[in-house]
Amino acid sequence: MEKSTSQGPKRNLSTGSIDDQYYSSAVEDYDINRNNPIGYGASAIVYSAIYKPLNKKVAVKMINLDFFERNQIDEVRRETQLMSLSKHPNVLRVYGSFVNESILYIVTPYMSAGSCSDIMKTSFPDGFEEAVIATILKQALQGLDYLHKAGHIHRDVKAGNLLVDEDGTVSLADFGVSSSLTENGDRRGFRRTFVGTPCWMAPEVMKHADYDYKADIWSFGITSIELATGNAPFAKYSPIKVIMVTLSNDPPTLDRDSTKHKYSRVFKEMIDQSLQKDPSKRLTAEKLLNHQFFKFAKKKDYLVTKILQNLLPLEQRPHKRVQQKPITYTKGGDTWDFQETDDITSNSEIRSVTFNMTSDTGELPTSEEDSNTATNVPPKKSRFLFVDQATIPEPGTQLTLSGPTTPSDTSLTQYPPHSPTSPNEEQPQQSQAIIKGRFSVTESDATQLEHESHRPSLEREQSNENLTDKKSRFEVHQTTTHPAAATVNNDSKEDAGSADIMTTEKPTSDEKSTSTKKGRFQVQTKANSSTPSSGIKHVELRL
Ligand SMILES: Nc1ncnc2c1ncn2[C@@H]1O[C@H](COP(=O)(O)OP(=O)(O)OP(=O)(O)O)[C@@H](O)[C@H]1O
Repeated sequence: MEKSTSQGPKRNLSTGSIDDQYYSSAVEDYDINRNNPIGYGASAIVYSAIYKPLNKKVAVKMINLDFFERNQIDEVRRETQLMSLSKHPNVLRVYGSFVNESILYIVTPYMSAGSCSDIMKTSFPDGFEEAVIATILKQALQGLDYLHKAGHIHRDVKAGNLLVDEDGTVSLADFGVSSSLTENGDRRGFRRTFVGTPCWMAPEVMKHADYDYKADIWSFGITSIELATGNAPFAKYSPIKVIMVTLSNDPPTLDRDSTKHKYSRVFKEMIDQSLQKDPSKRLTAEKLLNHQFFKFAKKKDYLVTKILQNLLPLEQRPHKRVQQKPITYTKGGDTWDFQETDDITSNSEIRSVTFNMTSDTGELPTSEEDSNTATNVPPKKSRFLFVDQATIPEPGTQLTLSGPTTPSDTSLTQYPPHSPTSPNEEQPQQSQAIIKGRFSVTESDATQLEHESHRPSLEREQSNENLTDKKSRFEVHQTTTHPAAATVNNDSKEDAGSADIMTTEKPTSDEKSTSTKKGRFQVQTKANSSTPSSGIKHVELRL
């Protein structure tokens, strides 16, 4: 990555193909079509442009570096260099990259059909037919095989990163960049952020276990389902729910009875082999390429006749700026943060909900572990049992909190009533339906505190109208039967007692399922000293 210079580039007199030409680091050399973006990523806007010295159409991805940390930018520099060295027909070339006035420009070939996700959204909302999928996936797998053999993990395989050119070539895009750009904080691996949804994320990545190139094979399997149905499994769920379901349920599979197109058993089998929860059971890209399914793959011009012919030009397609959710894993804190933001490129308000998974075994952490991680985790935490409301009866009306009147897809209820002397006594009542873990919530804004005479309750609702697709609300009710610390920070002690919490995430419009997360905690509330009953600076829920 070079610093932009208006002096003009030093021209490379290489006699190689046009793609091997030197691409300038002077922004003036690019006639960028800023009126018509061709795509939005979580942290980038992509435009078409004419590279004037060669009169060649290219794509320019622009990323505002003001929102990233120094070490992230260094990482991008490294990754972009790596990408520019990757030369394989199915891995998107990077012609060059440079920084100009805090904007990182990444210049790549213009892939005139856009991404597979884009093609599906505009023309094939229910997915592609099988031979088309085989033709796309075979090329993608060849690109992955190349990267893996070169020792790289792509880390972001999804239909949105499979770009298609006018001749039917499919290239893996975004190798390394999005993950490195969003890698937050310490480069030694203490903190890792993903932007987007975790739908494509392998379970071992979610569990922050060591992972390797096999994580890409899981994502590849998810992408296969995406190409067959138009969406990744669980695409409508909130990030926290995607993680819950992925870790607790059997791997997703292709439901051949519910798809618009007819798919073979062989296709389903290939998907199932990619979506093994145990990475060692997943095939390598090389072995997967020998799978019978890829015998259905055709030459790349098959894509031209089957899917590219009547596509609107990229610039004329409606492109929505997607609301993406940065998800951060903090090593040591065993924490995933899910942040919601309405516009990543502006300094928008960010709300975060942090979901703490327990150890790989799914066991509840000990109190000691909790105190060890307390410094790393956001202010609220509690243990919970995730249960499905249909399988675990509610323990009693006391714990079935009257809460939000809006329908909910997920709620968190403390259960059973708190008993601080035996913090580990809660056990799954029906083992298979339960995931154990800890739950953390971070709120940085003021929340509403309500006091009732015998049963103080705290209710807070995210009401930022900018957060269009997900809202959450939770309440804490204190009971008087068990001791706990509930402190208002104006130096006056409030009633002690155990607390019940219910978090409700407002569902996306067409999501109806319900699940409940249960746990126990003590509650400590710290209120704004001047207005103790109306403004809470933060709330701590501790074991
Ligand atoms: N070289 C390209 N040619 C044509 N279209 C492109 C090109 N690069 C990106 N796009 C379009 O722009 C969209 C956004 O690309 P970008 O790589 O920024 O984001 P993403 O991969 O979808 O998201 P994220 O960065 O969150 O992984 C792509 O989905 C694709 O439709």
